[in-house]
Amino acid sequence: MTRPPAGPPPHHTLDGPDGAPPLVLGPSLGTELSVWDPQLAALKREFRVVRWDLPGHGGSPSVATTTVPALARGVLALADGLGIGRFSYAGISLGGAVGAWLAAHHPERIASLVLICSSARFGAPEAWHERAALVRESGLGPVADTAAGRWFTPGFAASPEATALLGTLRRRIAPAGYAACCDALAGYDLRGDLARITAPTLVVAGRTDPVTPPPHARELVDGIPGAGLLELPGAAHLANVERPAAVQAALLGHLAAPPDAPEALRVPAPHPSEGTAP
Ligand SMILES: O=C(O)CC1=CCC(=O)O1
Repeated sequence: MTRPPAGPPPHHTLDGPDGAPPLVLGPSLGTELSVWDPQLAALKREFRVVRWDLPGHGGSPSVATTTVPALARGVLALADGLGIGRFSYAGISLGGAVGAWLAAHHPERIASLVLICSSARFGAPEAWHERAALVRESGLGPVADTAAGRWFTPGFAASPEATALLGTLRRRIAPAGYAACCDALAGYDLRGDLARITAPTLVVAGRTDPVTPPPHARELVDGIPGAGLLELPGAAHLANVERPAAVQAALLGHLAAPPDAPEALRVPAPHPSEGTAP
């Protein structure tokens, strides 16, 4: 099989002080880099934050097809272009898969890792091939019609945050790019490589996530040496949107002070405006 070229580096944004420790944030299928908005204000106080867009999502051009390794090579090209060697990485779902692949295949680049509602294998490849075919044929309407039930708990699905993200999926994501990302999910299986990950890793799961339910998180934790698990009640697939303070606290706690972090990377107590995380 020919491997898709990495293509140009993805569209990205930069926030936080130049010279702060770099943190790269990867989004989930059907969302733009703004999915990280709930955590951005806090993260950019401590990190140089690089957020990137999937193909056909946000500002990244569509591709005909892709793979997780190709997406990961795009992230490395982005980091190279920004002069970033070693970085921390946090990703949601497919964005997490990209980070896990990088940590397994380029461990020298990943200082610390957070995988949110992600997996070593996102279920049967056939389901992703079917979704890709549906979107190529009918656009994103059918997928958007059912997204609320995957992304959010019933009590949150009508919130302004949920409504905005669902509107983005329906109106702004390019079907071709979305389908290409489904191809990437179909071809992804990192189960045999998890033990290669050396970065301190935290795995975050939404307790009622129907896409990557808690057993997916436990498989990651069991396979990645020394990984920790945080399971959040009151969250489905987009746990960082539904439980923003809890995910923010987890990110700051883990990324700032992984077990092998030098003292210079350790972060002081939360900013007073953040309140206490639940
Ligand atoms: O199925 C969805 O809509 C959510 C999702 C699956 C993989 C991913 O990145 O997001």
